[in-house]
Amino acid sequence: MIKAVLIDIEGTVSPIRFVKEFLFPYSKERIDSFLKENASNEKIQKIISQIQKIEKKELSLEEVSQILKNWIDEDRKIAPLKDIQGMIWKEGFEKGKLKAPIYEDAYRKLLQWKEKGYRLYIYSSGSVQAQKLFFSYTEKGNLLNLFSGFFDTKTGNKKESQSYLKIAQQIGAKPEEIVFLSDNPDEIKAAAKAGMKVYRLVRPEDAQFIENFPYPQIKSFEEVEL
Ligand SMILES: CSCCC(=O)C(=O)COP(=O)(O)O
Ligand SMILES: [Mg+2]
Repeated sequence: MIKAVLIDIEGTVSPIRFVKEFLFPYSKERIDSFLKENASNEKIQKIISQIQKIEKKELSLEEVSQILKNWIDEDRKIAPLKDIQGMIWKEGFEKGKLKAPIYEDAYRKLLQWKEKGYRLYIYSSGSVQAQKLFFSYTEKGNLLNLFSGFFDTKTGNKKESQSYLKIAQQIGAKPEEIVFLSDNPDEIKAAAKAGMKVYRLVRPEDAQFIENFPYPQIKSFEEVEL
């Protein structure tokens, strides 16, 4: 019996276009000034030392800024980048400059599943802080209360089955009692390997059906059977 639905954000509940054309450019444009304005902030200090550890050398603020901008261009799903992006997006969401689009079918089904008593969780590469902001400021209003919990890559890499076992444990359900929805084929394979029921979302504007993919591929949340 299914108890919970675990859901990816980009390419699943929301178009990739919003992340690539709005969220990423917004963080890239603000990174220089944000770092300068907040250089003494404890969280920023921690992010800088994480980057220095990754790069294995001392870095000036300008170098840190350039590395972060390169990582945005390369779409690196890496904790220090995701953490600072979350801090920058906070300003954008709170000032009303960013508003998250939610696919109509996803919105309908999330409400329906919640109403029926299924627990809903998010698992995204975006930091938990960013995920909470995202769902607090959507075009459908504040959806934060729909969710029972949020997971990011601090729980583990989204392409490794171990991460899904950890999430199941934290949710307090068996993997086979959880449905995972994502557009990413490697994430789908990892969740299935952990024992979760999976569906790969193929949003026409974002992705294509993969021939002989061993798991169900769907265009909309309407096709999910719990
Ligand atoms: C509010 S989450 C921002 C999206 C993001 O930073 C990202 O990398 C999306 O990855 P996902 O795992 O949701 O596909
Ligand atoms: Mg995704």
